[in-house]
Amino acid sequence: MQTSTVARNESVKMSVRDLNFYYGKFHAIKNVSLDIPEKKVTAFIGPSGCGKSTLLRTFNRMYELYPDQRAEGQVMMGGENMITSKEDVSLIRARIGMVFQKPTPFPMSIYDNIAYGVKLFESLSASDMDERVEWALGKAALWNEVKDKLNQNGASLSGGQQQRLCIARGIAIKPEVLLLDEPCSALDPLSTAKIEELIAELKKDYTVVIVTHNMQQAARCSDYTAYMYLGDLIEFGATEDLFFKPKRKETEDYITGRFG
Ligand SMILES: Nc1ncnc2c1ncn2[C@@H]1O[C@H](COP(=O)(O)OP(=O)(O)OP(=O)(O)O)[C@@H](O)[C@H]1O
Repeated sequence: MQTSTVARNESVKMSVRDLNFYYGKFHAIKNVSLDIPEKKVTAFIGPSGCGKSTLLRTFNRMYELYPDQRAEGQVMMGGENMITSKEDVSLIRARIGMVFQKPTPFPMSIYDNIAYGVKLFESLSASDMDERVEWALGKAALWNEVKDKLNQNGASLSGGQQQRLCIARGIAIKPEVLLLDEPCSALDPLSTAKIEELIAELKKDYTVVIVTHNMQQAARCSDYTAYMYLGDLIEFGATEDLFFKPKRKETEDYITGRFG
């Protein structure tokens, strides 16, 4: 099913058109078209296996690490198709950052977890780097908890703190878009609430796309929601409309719990 969608009255950050994705012969994303609005939170929801993570991973070419996976179509950003762009893929991933389901701090100090990525793209003086590290940890609402132990290993933090460290690491290189792949699924409710608050803050500066299993989380955190099923984009729209006035019966059945 092809659903071409345009966000109303919003600047569009990323324009996805006729996107298809294949794992070998398996067609996992089918002709998806949607606009990702700028400086808003867009959530991808749908039952397990519907292609939410796959769609997210196409945006910054995560699939390129695997030889039998391929994408066709357009993910347009700044006039360029991210799928076919000749730009170094690490630069694409610097523009379109990603945070994974399980917190994945690097095996190094809290400070270096942030500085490591920054060093790949910018040569900052020591004091500017200190400032950047503090800025990123502050944005990720972690600074107050770690400012006295920046030399400790990132793995010494709690799961929720580790995930905020990963978000800080992502924003330290000042991406344009931040992709969050079920960022709370390994976290307790308190840490989840902190990350949700953080997402609301992040959209002031960044375009955020989040995959979530949790419909309440999508309803709480996102401005726009895309409902997917078996690789098709079934419905996309303002979160309130999708949850309270869904246009398609399939969406209504899913959000009311009659299905999935
Ligand atoms: N590495 C892979 N090789 C082959 N098929 C895959 C691979 N990864 C995912 N798939 C298949 O692609 C489809 C979409 O998977 P994907 O992980 O994107 O779904 P999802 O909606 O994110 O699911 P979940 O909510 O369970 O994480 C599924 O049918 C899945 O089995």
